[in-house]
Amino acid sequence: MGASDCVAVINAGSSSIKFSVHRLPDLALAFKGRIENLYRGATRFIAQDADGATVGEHSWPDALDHHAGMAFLIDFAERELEGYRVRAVGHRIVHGGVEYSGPQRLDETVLERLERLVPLAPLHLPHNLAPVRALMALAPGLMQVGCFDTAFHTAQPALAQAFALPPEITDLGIRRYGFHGLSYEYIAATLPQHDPALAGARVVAAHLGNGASMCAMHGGRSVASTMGFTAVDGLPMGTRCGALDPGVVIYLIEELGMKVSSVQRLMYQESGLLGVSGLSSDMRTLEASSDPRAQLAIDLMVYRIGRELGSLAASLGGLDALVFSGGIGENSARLRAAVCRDAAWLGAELDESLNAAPPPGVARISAPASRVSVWLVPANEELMIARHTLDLLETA
Ligand SMILES: Nc1ncnc2c1ncn2[C@@H]1O[C@H](COP(=O)(O)OP(=O)(O)O)[C@@H](O)[C@H]1O
Ligand SMILES: CC(=O)OP(=O)(O)O
Ligand SMILES: [Mg+2]
Repeated sequence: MGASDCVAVINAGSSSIKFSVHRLPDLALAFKGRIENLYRGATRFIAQDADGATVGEHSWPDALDHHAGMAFLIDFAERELEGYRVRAVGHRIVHGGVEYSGPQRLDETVLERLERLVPLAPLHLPHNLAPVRALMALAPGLMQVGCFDTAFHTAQPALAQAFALPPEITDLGIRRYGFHGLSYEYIAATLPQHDPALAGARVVAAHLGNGASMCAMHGGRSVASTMGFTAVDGLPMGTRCGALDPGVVIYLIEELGMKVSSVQRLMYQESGLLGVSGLSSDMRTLEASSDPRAQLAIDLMVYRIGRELGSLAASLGGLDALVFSGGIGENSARLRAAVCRDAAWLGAELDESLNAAPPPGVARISAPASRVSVWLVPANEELMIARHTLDLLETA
């Protein structure tokens, strides 16, 4: 039997690297896996075939960084991909700046341009670009495609993208971009398959992982998002502070004498769930803790989600559906319950038993009479990347 053609996908997030391999021509999943818990505690790796059977598993006593995680994955893939012919590799690239508003074939020139955007996504871009470089060296002829988190949000109205800054600053590309666009694009494409009435609806989706954001979508197009110029804006996250009065940054530097690099570390790596609780950036650890600081960190995240939900619903002029996705959104019934309690005024009412034990896959978890339907959509940035990569492969 000949080798089967496939597309491989790499999604390097801030605390995880996910990957998947899809058969051509229909992008059926061959296998997928993830390395999680990078930088904190014990790093784990698991890979599964399309039926969910484990095809690889490993854990390390200490935390791995992206570099070590990627080296392990390349080694694993080399063995596991025997019998496959990789036609193209699709990558999640968090920031595309003003230049890239759609999937892009990656070459040296594009890579150099993207490297200039590193300051706009310091926690992500170096780790998105490193595997591209590594594969370029390993397999120079291999087609590689960048799929940008920012691309989906280029549909937003100009007002939603604007800061109230003078035009000479805006013209430098200093504006709101929004992130997690591949996740939202997948949600926008998937929801109508489960409820056709939602195709033209006003939807707020919350992608709550280690990085967390929310997006208002109307008719499947991005209208507004909580993340802005960088992925530190909006909600409090695992280790990021989210929206912060810019005056705080000036105060930290001018009055407390903090170095810019320390402020950056504070905002990206030492705040959010980790900073407030003093314990962990992992929602599982906080939910299992009886420490009041853990509760405070969770409460603050729930409170901010509630405030942003009101704001995003205002941007849509109402709300028809609320979607939870990402590691926290998919797995924390407690957080979903708290968010929906605060959102009762908007007409969202959960079915408590469905919320506590949702069926696998996409699930509607609201009470039948809920005016706003509430959904759980497992994040699948990888499938979106595979689709975009295939599109470029077919037109290459
Ligand atoms: N069972 C669970 N209960 C609560 N939170 C969970 C659970 N499983 C995972 N999480 C949360 O999901 C986060 C990871 O989300 P994920 O979307 O996979 O990360 P990334 O943003 O790196 O892609 C973890 O840090 C953890 O806080
Ligand atoms: C943009 C972003 O925050 O991504 P992640 O959730 O992977 O950290
Ligand atoms: Mg993520």
